[in-house]
Amino acid sequence: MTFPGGGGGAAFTGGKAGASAHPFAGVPPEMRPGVERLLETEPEHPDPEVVFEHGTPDPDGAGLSLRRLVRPYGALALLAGVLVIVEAVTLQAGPLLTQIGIDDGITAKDFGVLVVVAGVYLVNLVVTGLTQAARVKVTGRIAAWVMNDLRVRVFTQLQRLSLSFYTGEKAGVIMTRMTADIENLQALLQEGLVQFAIQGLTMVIVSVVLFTYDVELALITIVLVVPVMTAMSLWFRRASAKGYLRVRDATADVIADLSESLQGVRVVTAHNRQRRNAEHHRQVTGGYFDASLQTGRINSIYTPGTQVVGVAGQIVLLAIGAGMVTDGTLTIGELVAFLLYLGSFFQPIQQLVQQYNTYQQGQSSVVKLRQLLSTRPEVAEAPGAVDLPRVEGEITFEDVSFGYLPDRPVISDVSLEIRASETVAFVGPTGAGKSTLAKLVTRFYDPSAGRILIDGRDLRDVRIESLRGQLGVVPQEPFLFAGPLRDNIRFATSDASDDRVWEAVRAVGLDEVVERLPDGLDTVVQERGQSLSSGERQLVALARAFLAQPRVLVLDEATSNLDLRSEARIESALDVLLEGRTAILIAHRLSTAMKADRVVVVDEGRIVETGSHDRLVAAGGAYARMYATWTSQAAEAG
Ligand SMILES: Nc1ncnc2c1ncn2[C@@H]1O[C@H](COP(=O)(O)OP(=O)(O)OP(=O)(O)O)[C@@H](O)[C@H]1O
Repeated sequence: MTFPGGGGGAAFTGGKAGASAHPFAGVPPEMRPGVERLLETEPEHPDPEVVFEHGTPDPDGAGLSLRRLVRPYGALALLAGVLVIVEAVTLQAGPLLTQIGIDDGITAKDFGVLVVVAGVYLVNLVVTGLTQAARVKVTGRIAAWVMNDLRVRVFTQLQRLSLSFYTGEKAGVIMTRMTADIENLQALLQEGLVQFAIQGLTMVIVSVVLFTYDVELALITIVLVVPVMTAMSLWFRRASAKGYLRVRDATADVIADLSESLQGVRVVTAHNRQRRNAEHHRQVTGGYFDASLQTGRINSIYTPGTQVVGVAGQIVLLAIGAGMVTDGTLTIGELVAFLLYLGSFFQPIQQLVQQYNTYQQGQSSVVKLRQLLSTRPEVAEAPGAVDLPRVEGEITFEDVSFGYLPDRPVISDVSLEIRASETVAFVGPTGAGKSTLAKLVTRFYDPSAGRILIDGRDLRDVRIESLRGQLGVVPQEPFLFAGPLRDNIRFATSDASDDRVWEAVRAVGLDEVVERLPDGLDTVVQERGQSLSSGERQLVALARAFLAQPRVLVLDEATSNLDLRSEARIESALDVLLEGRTAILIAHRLSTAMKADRVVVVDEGRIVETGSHDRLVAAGGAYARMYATWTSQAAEAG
């Protein structure tokens, strides 16, 4: 068995899918028959097809609809449809059998008829039960498959989207797409649509039956009850649609607040914000609470209200029907059946209106997911993009301008040539645009004017994967994923052998740390790497980059203060890492800038000076002033 999307990388994947490799690796011979028997009972889960292309949105995202989602499971959906019809019909056989029992059995004192009616009732019950069970199973299966496909599609699309999407959207809101919205759809597919069909069919069947029993009574019912019911239902539909919209928005707020405070847990703790955050969360959940109360109130009016109307109608009809029985125009059996059918006439109206909410929620989730799936990544891959061959690492900025927002330029007319194997340090005041320049090289964003070339090729003309495969990025705050340290180090090169991992670990001087850890490379680090110190996390990030052996390295130097030993360790790790490759360092420390072949001073999105450290100090410009400040600060600290 392979889990959907899981692939079969392990030696023992089991199941029919894994049978061709080493099906029994590691399983003792005496246990094989047992394993084989067990595997035969395991369901087969083919991997869902994952279409991944950089720069293009989900192929069918813009046309996402319930119908399209269910289409691949058309045969199962058809079966569900047949089962729904059988269920709706068998459910309505009861009153008819009761009428026959009363009129032809009890009134006519024919016990043979009664026995037959009881027998048919029993068979009908069994058929209804079995049909219902089969229907629940089939619709559950359809919903599970559809949701599984959709989850993979949404996740794949999230992987595709450019950085600008994530900086513009709260993480919690994105999570809501994956949780609440997908669950809404699941509820709709599993029960909502089916109930819609069953109740709709029931209403049609019952209306036809009511008119065949007695046109007069049926007409009275329609005149008496239907207008009141319709008015109430229309009110309910409008009120609850508003209520559920509030609930949905409040759910997104709750998740967004939760995810933000989880991500910022260190800052929250450091600034003593726990109480304030708890208070704030209370307000956020208060919004959810109010919205839930509102929908609860609406339901508490509608459900009993329609029941009262229904029962009142039944009482009136009972009085009129009783008169008709006395006149001999209606049999007792017919009256009883009529009243029973009447009960099953009101119920579907109520249910239909309530299901309408599920339907609306599901539909609005489809709309939200459609928007997400059809979002075009801002960094698009050109249709004729070619693979970038192994590069030397020469980088050219040609009149590059860029702004995160159209009317706020962050980089203006930058031209710069970085030679292959050169180490360039970007320095400058905070917010000058240093990181932005680096983000343009890694194609996290595209310039709004000008171009960036690598070995003479415009970044926009090459395939994104082949570009990023040759770029290494060491961010300011390295992110570690929950899992063994080994997997974190070989994050970009998942097939690297242990020997290579160790080579990287030693090269950057992480070996001391690994040896100290309880399980060495197998030590499980926690999500976001908070179980390692920041210096250790930086070394892991450097080892990760070393293992990937990129041609070009972009390194955003950490601003956090490390102790001298860690700093020395990281500096020597950097020496190893920079050897023989082009490097862009976003330098916050003077010592790092001094190490570079060339220093590029950035200010307000422009390059104001370039040259070696010594030359710039001698020139007496902006860098010399920064240097003077640094040295005087260092002298004071010393
Ligand atoms: N995602 C974003 N959306 C909008 N504006 C942004 C975004 N990221 C950065 N900026 C803005 O762009 C400008 C340049 O930011 P950048 O991160 O490149 O500066 P920096 O020179 O690297 O600063 P630092 O030394 O503090 O890291 C800043 O004014 C910043 O506010």
